[in-house]
Amino acid sequence: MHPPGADTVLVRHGDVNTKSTTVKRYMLRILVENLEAALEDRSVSGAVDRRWHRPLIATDEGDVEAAVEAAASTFGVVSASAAVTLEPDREAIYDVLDETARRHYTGGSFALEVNRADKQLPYTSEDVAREGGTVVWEAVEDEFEPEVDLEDPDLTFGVEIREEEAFVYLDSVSGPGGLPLGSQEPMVALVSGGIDSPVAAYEMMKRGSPIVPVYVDLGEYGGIDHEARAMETVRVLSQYAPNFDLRVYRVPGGEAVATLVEEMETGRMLSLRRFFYRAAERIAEQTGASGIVTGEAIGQKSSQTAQNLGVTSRVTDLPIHRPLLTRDKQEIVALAREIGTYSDSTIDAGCNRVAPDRAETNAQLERLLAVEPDGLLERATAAADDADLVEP
Ligand SMILES: Nc1ncnc2c1ncn2[C@@H]1O[C@H](COP(=O)(O)OP(=O)(O)OP(=O)(O)O)[C@@H](O)[C@H]1O
Repeated sequence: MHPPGADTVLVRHGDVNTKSTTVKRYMLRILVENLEAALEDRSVSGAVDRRWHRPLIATDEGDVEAAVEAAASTFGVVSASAAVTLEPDREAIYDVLDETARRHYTGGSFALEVNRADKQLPYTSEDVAREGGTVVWEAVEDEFEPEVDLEDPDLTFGVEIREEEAFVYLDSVSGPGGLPLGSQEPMVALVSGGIDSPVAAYEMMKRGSPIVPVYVDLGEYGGIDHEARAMETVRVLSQYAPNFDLRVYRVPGGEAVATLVEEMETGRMLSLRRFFYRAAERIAEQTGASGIVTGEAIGQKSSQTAQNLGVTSRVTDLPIHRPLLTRDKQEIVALAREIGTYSDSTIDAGCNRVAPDRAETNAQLERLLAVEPDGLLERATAAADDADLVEP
């Protein structure tokens, strides 16, 4: 929903504001590039303009809602609104409020939210809120019984007044927040296509790190849809990153998994994790990534006890980031639904069971190394070198 004639998207960012001027300038430049890419990817016409420290998208009414959606799927953006641009003149603002109220008010409570950046103006935000509220009231009182509710209104009319222009808007669509993608170093994301790992990758992207997705092909243990599930979830993630390369490194792990199943019982899942991390480390070396991201959460599986995570992590010097470490499963599921990876993650992958009957929950490194197949880590490095790059 937008005011008649809306021609602009107001883009609000959050954490970028907390930065020093130099860092902010750097981050805003990346944000603008990402907004441009999001518009282009969706074939939405719009010109991104960075004025007054906050980007605006100039567009036309036909494209304005799509431009809001594009902005609201861009990391770093807290919210976006479709707005009409006008002179910073009270009468002009009231005319638009009048027209907007007649078009969109359908009863219930309303409020005006006024922000004024230019403190030199001869009127205050309160003046505009009071007078604008009266304009809205008078526009609709013949047909409805309007009510003002500043706490929890059914409809909010937004007015933002800057030095050279003013904006009137209705809705604010929430964005993901975080930092612009590309403002941090890349990370290798181990993506299995289950519910957790795509969410973990998304969380890293949200903090500005582009991901290098790595999927380990489990061969006959993977099941027919296992790979498809992983690829589909990365495809969903790639929609949040139109100007980044999210091709997936598919690492051939089938033989190593078969060896683990044949030769190892206790600790098998932990050695498999060590294989994953070592392969990820190799790809990080090749791509200049500065860490590894996994979907592990403490205590979620037997391989994810605090002790086991401590032991398996020692296979690499790179930091292993686990953004979901402290999350409950229900929270992770809710996030997966929100970002759009849930339905692909829950495709039945028909995997064959790799886990042994008795799970190791209290691994000791020496004990594990004593039973791990010889050369497993070298095989991980070689498998990473043999990985092919797959378009998700
Ligand atoms: N085949 C795989 N390829 C790449 N990474 C994997 C693979 N299997 C597991 N991982 C990584 O190891 C982590 C822990 O493995 P786990 O067995 O719990 O995964 P899962 O339950 O199959 O998937 P998810 O954790 O995504 O729900 C995953 O979150 C993921 O980061």
